[in-house]
Amino acid sequence: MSAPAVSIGLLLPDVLGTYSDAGNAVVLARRLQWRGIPAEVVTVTADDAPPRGCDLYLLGGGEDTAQYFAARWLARHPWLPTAMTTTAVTLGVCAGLQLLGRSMTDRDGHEHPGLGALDLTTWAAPGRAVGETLVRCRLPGVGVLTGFVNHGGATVLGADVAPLGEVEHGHGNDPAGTAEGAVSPAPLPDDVVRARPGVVATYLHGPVLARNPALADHLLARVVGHALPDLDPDRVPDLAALRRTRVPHGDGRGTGTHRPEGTSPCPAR
Ligand SMILES: NC(=O)CC[C@H](N)C(=O)O
Repeated sequence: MSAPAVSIGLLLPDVLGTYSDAGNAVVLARRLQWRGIPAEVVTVTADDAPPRGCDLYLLGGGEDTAQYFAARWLARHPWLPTAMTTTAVTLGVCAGLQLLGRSMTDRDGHEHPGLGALDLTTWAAPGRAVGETLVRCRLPGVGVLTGFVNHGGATVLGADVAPLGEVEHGHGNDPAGTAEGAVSPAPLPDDVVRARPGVVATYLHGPVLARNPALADHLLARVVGHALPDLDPDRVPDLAALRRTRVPHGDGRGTGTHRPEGTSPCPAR
């Protein structure tokens, strides 16, 4: 009898769909299938009844209005945030990071409740963080993450989460610090592949798992409970060459700019 497929719940791509974050689901499924592990992507739109029991859940980025809608939608299915944090592995990107936190305070000072799945809070920063970003990831074996950020929120982490990594170039959670993203539980156990359930959250788009397959494999290892074998090199693109094109100055200087609010070439709020 064949093993049941790993189910990847892609939540609200119709609402949280900036920068092709839904591509994270494709990356995860393909990297399993290339290793002979069956995988299925379960796409959950705002009109759908969310499925129970996915192994992985994904939330992408979106404008402020979209993310407040998504937070209210998730709150209407309270077992879902519980599953995302107590039985599954969850990846939240940008708006997905913010709404998994405790609260999000908008530019008018109005506080919107988050799901409380991550010990972090977000408020409107004075300017938007926009640009290519490099992050030295704290997760073992993942290395340096690259991604594109565009967000107006600034996030401060509480004691029950750890940063996903430290910014080497570009923008992190908060203009005042170098922390990027969040992981829970914190601290992670030494044997991190046993750390299922768990939440990994980041501001990085790309999609982040297309640009950083080592992060995809970290999430998958936690789902299947063991490290995954290396992929056939013929299957994978030349990542070093891709990184050189995506981190234009190769020396880590990157291209990030901190723009005053309202001047972003592509506002996502
Ligand atoms: N790119 C995003 O997901 C943006 C998240 C959020 N709306 C912000 O601007 O901070």
